[in-house]
Amino acid sequence: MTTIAVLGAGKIGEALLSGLLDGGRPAGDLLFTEKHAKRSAELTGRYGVEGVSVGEAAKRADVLVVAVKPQDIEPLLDQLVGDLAPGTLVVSLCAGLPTALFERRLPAGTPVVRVMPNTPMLVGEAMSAISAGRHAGEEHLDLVEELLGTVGKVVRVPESQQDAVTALSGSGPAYFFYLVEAMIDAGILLGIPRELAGSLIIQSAVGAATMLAEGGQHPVILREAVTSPAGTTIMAIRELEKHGVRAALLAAIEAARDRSVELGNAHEKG
Ligand SMILES: NC(=O)C1=CN([C@@H]2O[C@H](COP(=O)(O)OP(=O)(O)OC[C@H]3O[C@@H](n4cnc5c(N)ncnc54)[C@H](OP(=O)(O)O)[C@@H]3O)[C@@H](O)[C@H]2O)C=CC1
Ligand SMILES: O=C(O)[C@@H]1CCC=N1
Repeated sequence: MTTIAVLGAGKIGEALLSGLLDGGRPAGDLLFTEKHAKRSAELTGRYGVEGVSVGEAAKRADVLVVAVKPQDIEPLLDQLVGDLAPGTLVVSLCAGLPTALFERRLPAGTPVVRVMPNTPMLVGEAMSAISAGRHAGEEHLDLVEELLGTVGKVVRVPESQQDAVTALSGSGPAYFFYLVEAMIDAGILLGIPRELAGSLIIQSAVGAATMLAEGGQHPVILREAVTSPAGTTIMAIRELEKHGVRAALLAAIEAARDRSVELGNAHEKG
């Protein structure tokens, strides 16, 4: 039995707990830590998982999953360092934070794996990218892969790519939600009731995502199949190009990558 403790059961920490339980992991194999007693009691009520202190999690768990905001990492590491059992695997979900930060602050030789997941973990459809730190071996990557494999897809990437991955798939669901939100507003503009506009757009998104995931065809081919000569779609595409939507996406994702780098650098200097 591998005991897994989620340190910081906020949005992504809770998504992981929920996904692991849905994936068949017994509640007794899981622990979490939260700052506030009310939130902790709520989570225990919802999932039947025990909430403990950071020190207790460090003593009892084989795997510690760090899911606090990058800005909250220093106090968490201070709480962890005295109680960490030798060989405990530390898995960081924190945007921007390099494995070297954990290695510097935790006992010598602590294996660390950096992961960038995303919130579709809640429905078993996460995209997680994992990278080994200096003391993490194949067995640690295998364990993390197995763990996250129950809540979605997992790829291994060099740590040097993690900031870009964060900008693409870590933040990625937000871009799709933003697009859906804007398309629903367009329905309102055209006089369609909000509920109907929502159904039309969400099912179109599900259908398009399924074609992308299962059809094996390039997105350009799929888009061309929708775009009839002198038809409706090409009129919309012309407006998207005119308004620089492609360039906006390139710039947006580059800005997200830069912010991930910046979050890591803040701790390198601090
Ligand atoms: N949300 C997302 O889509 C993704 C997030 N991530 C990463 O996951 C991490 C968490 O993000 P997210 O879930 O959105 O953030 P949240 O703020 O929702 O969750 C963090 C939780 O940790 C709690 N916390 C902070 N410090 C401690 C501590 N010392 N002990 C116990 N609990 C603590 C916070 O409590 P309080 O609020 O009271 O401070 C909060 O409930 C970040 O590093 C982020 O970069 C990665 C991929 C996707
Ligand atoms: O916005 C953020 O910083 C986090 C990391 C990736 C997704 N959410």
